[in-house]
Amino acid sequence: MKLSIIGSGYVGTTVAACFAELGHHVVNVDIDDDIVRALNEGRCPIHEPGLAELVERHAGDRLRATTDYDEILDTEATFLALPTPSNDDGSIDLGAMKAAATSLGETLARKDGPHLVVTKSTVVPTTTVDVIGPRIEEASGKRVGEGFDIAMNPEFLREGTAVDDFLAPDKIVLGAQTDRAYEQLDELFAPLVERAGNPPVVKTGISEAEMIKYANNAFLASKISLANDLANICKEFGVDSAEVLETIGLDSRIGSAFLGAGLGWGGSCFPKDTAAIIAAARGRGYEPRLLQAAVDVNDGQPERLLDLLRERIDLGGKRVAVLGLAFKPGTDDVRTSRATLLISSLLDAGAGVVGYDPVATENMRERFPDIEYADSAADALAGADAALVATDWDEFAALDDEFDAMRSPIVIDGRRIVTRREGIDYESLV
Ligand SMILES: NC(=O)C1=CN([C@@H]2O[C@H](COP(=O)(O)OP(=O)(O)OC[C@H]3O[C@@H](n4cnc5c(N)ncnc54)[C@H](O)[C@@H]3O)[C@@H](O)[C@H]2O)C=CC1
Ligand SMILES: O=C(O)[C@H]1O[C@H](OP(=O)(O)OP(=O)(O)OC[C@H]2O[C@@H](n3ccc(=O)[nH]c3=O)[C@H](O)[C@@H]2O)[C@H](O)[C@@H](O)[C@@H]1O
Repeated sequence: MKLSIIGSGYVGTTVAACFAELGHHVVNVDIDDDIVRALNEGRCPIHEPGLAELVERHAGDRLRATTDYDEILDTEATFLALPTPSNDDGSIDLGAMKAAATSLGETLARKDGPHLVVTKSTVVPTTTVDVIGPRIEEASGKRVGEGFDIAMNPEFLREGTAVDDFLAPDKIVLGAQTDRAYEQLDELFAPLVERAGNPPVVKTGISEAEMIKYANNAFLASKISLANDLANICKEFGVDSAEVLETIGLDSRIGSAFLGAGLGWGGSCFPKDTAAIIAAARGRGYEPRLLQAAVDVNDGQPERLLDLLRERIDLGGKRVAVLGLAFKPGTDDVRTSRATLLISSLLDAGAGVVGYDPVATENMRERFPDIEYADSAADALAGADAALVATDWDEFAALDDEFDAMRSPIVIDGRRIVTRREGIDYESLV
């Protein structure tokens, strides 16, 4: 099939390259010239394992990029993979979605024949039907269900494993309203279903598909927060939280995934998606108390880490190494990473910060241009008064003699990744 994908960030680029790998012809539409140029030159605009190979393999052939919405006219379906960030009150900001829907509608006004529009972005229930569809109708002069169809296909990939997650999904969720839309979605996803060994394909309503995405993320985020709450209790009793959490994970009703206790969840999705669904629920008059508690526990973890440091040193004028800047290992994404919160608090307290990350330094430099960045963990530790571990990159597990070069070897580990050793004042958050 010929597809277009509006938005070529973490999701849009991954989905485009994977659909190309599956045999479809894909054009990515983005407003960012640099991204478009990179893709057309066969370069991957983001760090994502396995993605560069796919982009290189298909660029110029089954994968193209453009800033010109007119190229959508030659495609049968368009995915919307645009950002849906938070407003100040946590509610979802649909600015990019609305702008793209209007541009898409203006383009579709000139198309002969039907078109399928699929929301890939995470949006609160009823958005596709009540906001996206009507915008396209207004700009195109066509009617939903007649001139074009709308659908919702939530994405469950994780950054750092995006390609593998997309190509081997646990489930595929297809929300639509018309038989014609379901048929097109079936055709579109058939190569993926075959390659992935027939995962469950859930055909549902559009608003149900939207809610499934929030429920999925809310559950996983809450599971981590519950693990953190339990780990914090363990710490009060001097009980080994890893032992406890690993063991409860053996109960098949609980499962071991997402029980990793520590600094909590960051990234571009769990924080914004929990905030968005809480705000949306409040908007309808329901107070989601458990989800709010999950957010509160999460917000408290960085402060607990800093308290452990403050118990040891007065932060003013001290040099603190922050190991790990990405919101999780395997990605260069620093959006809402725990490190950003730690760095802000350290700077507020008058400390000097030297950050290190294997791949995320340049992205963090945009956020904090004035702190120091080291080229290795060893360089960050040299002369530091203390170190905070914010991301569980594997290489931090192997650190050993590097701690000897610290001015005072205080290591507070937010991810329980560093191996406790002689000669360092080590404490794990959990
Ligand atoms: N990052 C992730 O791991 C996942 C994200 N999602 C959801 O997918 C959506 C997209 O997320 P990301 O890919 O992370 O966002 P992103 O910020 O990485 O990429 C969005 C892209 O859209 C482009 N864009 C903005 N306005 C545009 C317009 N009017 N026309 C064309 N392009 C435009 C931007 O230039 C950017 O390249 C969000 O709703 C997010 O919640 C869902 C699952 C996983
Ligand atoms: O909607 C999204 O964007 C995506 O959000 C998450 O994916 P992602 O944010 O890329 O990464 P995760 O692996 O889920 O990690 C999120 C955060 O939780 C933290 N985490 C994860 C697992 C764990 O056990 N403990 C823990 O603290 C990570 O360090 C990270 O900060 C979901 O896992 C994806 O299914 C979803 O598609």
